[in-house]
Amino acid sequence: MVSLPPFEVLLAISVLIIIVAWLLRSSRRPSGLPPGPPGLPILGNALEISADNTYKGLAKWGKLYGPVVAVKAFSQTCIVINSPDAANEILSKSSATTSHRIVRPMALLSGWERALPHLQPAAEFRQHRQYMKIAVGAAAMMEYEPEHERRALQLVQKLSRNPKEIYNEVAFWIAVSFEHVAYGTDEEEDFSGFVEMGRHALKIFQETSSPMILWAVDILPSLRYLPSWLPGMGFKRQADTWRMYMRELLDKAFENSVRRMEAGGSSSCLISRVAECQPLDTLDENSKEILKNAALNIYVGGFDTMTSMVLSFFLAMTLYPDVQKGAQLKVDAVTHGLRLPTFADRDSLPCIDRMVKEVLRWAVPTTLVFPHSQDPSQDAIVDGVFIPKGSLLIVNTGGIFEDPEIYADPRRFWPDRFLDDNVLDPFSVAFGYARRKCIGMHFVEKRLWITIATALATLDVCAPTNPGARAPRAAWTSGAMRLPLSFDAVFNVRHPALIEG
Ligand code: HEM
Repeated sequence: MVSLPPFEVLLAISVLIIIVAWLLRSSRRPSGLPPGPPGLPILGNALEISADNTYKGLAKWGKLYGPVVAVKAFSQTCIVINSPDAANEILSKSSATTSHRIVRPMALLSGWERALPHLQPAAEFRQHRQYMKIAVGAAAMMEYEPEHERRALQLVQKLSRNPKEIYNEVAFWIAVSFEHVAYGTDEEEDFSGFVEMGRHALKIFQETSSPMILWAVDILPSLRYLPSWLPGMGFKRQADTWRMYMRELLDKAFENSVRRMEAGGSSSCLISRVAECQPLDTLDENSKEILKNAALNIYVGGFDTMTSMVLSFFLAMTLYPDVQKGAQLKVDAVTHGLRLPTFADRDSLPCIDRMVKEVLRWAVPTTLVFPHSQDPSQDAIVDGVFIPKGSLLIVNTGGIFEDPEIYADPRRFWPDRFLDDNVLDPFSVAFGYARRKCIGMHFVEKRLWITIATALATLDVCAPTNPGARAPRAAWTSGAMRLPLSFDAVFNVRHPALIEG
């Protein structure tokens, strides 16, 4: 006689069949989607996308299937946008329904649920952006010009004294700059430990939000309800540790800033500017929490991106000495080597604006726009493209910037391409779209402009010739956020009197 397997085994098999059937069904491509690569059952195209080839791989699909491509990763539909026009249609013109975010469960568990990139476009989102605007919006950045000028000089001084530490010098200089903008601290040393804590927070953000890192709970969100002592629940213990860390950092950095302000030792910053509008002790707890997150987001949004941009500028100078020489001549024609350039010279130095644009295009740190998502409650048809509800919307910035149909000879660092006004301005793509557009873009534009102008006026940046040096090459780390691979450079001071200030 054949005996039936025990009830528990039958139950487990039935559950497994239901899960596989559900996965197979949800991983199918809905009809009407834009074209895209076929993909495997359940996995979809998940295995074809990797950190090493993300934006280049997505660009290849763009060439094969058209400017808007649909791919699947498990049950998630992703609409990849490889053209600036399609990005405008989908993300700007239809922004009422395409400005949502899909937030990963691991990011929520780890203390990042109130970070601006994770907020849905509603009241808290608007208040958060409003706070950040007070510190880094266009008007704030006009007032901040003297501070940008002071910091630019500080960087060239540091590099001329300590050229071997280009990565550390640039990164620390940026970190301290954002600590100043957010919390009003002026120290050149990391006395409060914020720089290190902020870096660790950024690492947590990247580990929990990067599209290239998936935790078990991101694939099966209901795992979060199981107890942390079960095998395979390591993510829960990790998330608890990170959450406590984030809590401590948000509170500590804010309280330090308030203490300083009360003692009269704080420069103007986000916290002090908000306090000028409304005494902090009258803010309700919700607003205080939003303010704490806004301050930390200035650091998290700006640190890696700005470090990457400034390093890429120096890298370009070592690789394209003729471009450097040409721009130096133009700067010298305005300052005569007798003074540092200032923002008052901006109209006389359009070559620096072209250089800023080209650094952004040639070496954009964010090769993909942080993904938006289609409203989870409604499908849409935009410009003839069907977008199912809850789809991820990914603009392939890196692909657009290296598309030879948009930029001639795209791998060449060639600022004068922007002498032609018809060439696409990379600022219109690199900082994202509509109500989610990067809140730090005015900071970037000002800080890069004056840093480049000051460096050209004061330094000759050259490739190293000594045998042990790391030769500069146009190569960056992989992934959605990239930095130039380590390189060495030589900084020869052009006008010592200018640097001595
Ligand atoms: C070259 C440097 C930078 C680049 C290329 C860059 C790029 C971006 C992009 C592509 C987005 C997503 C926009 C979207 O969803 O449509 C973004 C969002 C954001 N950026 Fe930047 N960024 C840079 C620097 C900064 C700086 C300096 C700060 C802070 C001062 C900052 C803070 C933020 C924040 C908080 C968001 C989230 C906005 C939201 O979700 O509403 N970024 N950035």
